[in-house]
Amino acid sequence: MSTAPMLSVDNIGKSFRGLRAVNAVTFQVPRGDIVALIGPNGAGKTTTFNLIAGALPLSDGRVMLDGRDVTGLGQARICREGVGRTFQIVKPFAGLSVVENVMVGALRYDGGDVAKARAASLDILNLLELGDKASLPAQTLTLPDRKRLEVARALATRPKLLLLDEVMAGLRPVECDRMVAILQGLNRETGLTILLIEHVMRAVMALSDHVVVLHHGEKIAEGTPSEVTSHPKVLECYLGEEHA
Ligand SMILES: Nc1ncnc2c1ncn2[C@@H]1O[C@H](COP(=O)(O)OP(=O)(O)OP(=O)(O)O)[C@@H](O)[C@H]1O
Repeated sequence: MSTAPMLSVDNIGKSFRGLRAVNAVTFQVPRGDIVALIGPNGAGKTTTFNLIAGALPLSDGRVMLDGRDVTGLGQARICREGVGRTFQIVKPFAGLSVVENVMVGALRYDGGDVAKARAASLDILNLLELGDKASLPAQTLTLPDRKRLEVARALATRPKLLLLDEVMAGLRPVECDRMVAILQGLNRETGLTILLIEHVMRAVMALSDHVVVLHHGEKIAEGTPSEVTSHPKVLECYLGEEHA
């Protein structure tokens, strides 16, 4: 097994017509760890995800996945290399059942074998505590269930690195704690490496081995959750008001 970090981003940057959305950002996600990417609105977090996932071409820098240079590979190729992701706005295929939504991704992995994809999808739904809702139409799910379905769909392609974009947003504390427990279980039992964008600090504190803080497209701090939440720059730019 490679000893390289699962993900290594080296001086990555992205400009949108003169706006520097991400500037010289460098960080690593060690294999099997949970790392959080935090920062105020517009800090460049989702753009960073898009650069890692190949959804946007990089303006500068390099992305290494599991020791392999994946810079410039497109989204489909990076997904095949082992990166799964969720999106901020959860949009299941409304006309499909819960399990069929997961099968859309699983079928690709299972080479079109429907029975195999269904069995694998049901296993994933059980991990996400959605097994009993497998046959329901996806559009009937509540927000917390839709959030977990979004994670299940991302897992369908068997990623080694899972990118989660604000999966706690809109959840009540009790549902947030449930999602935290599920993600901790996944990480512990399958060794899945997770990079998450999150504003809900309760979840960041409970889940993360390491936290990277962005502001105006630049990394302003990184460290353990307690290190970053007491970092003067992070308090000034992001957490100050909430903690005041
Ligand atoms: N496709 C685009 N074209 C032009 N500007 C963009 C594009 N995508 C993002 N931006 C700009 O880049 C900056 C970073 O945006 P980004 O969505 O990455 O921030 P974020 O940290 O994810 O914010 P939030 O917490 O609100 O989701 C913002 O100023 C945003 O308006």
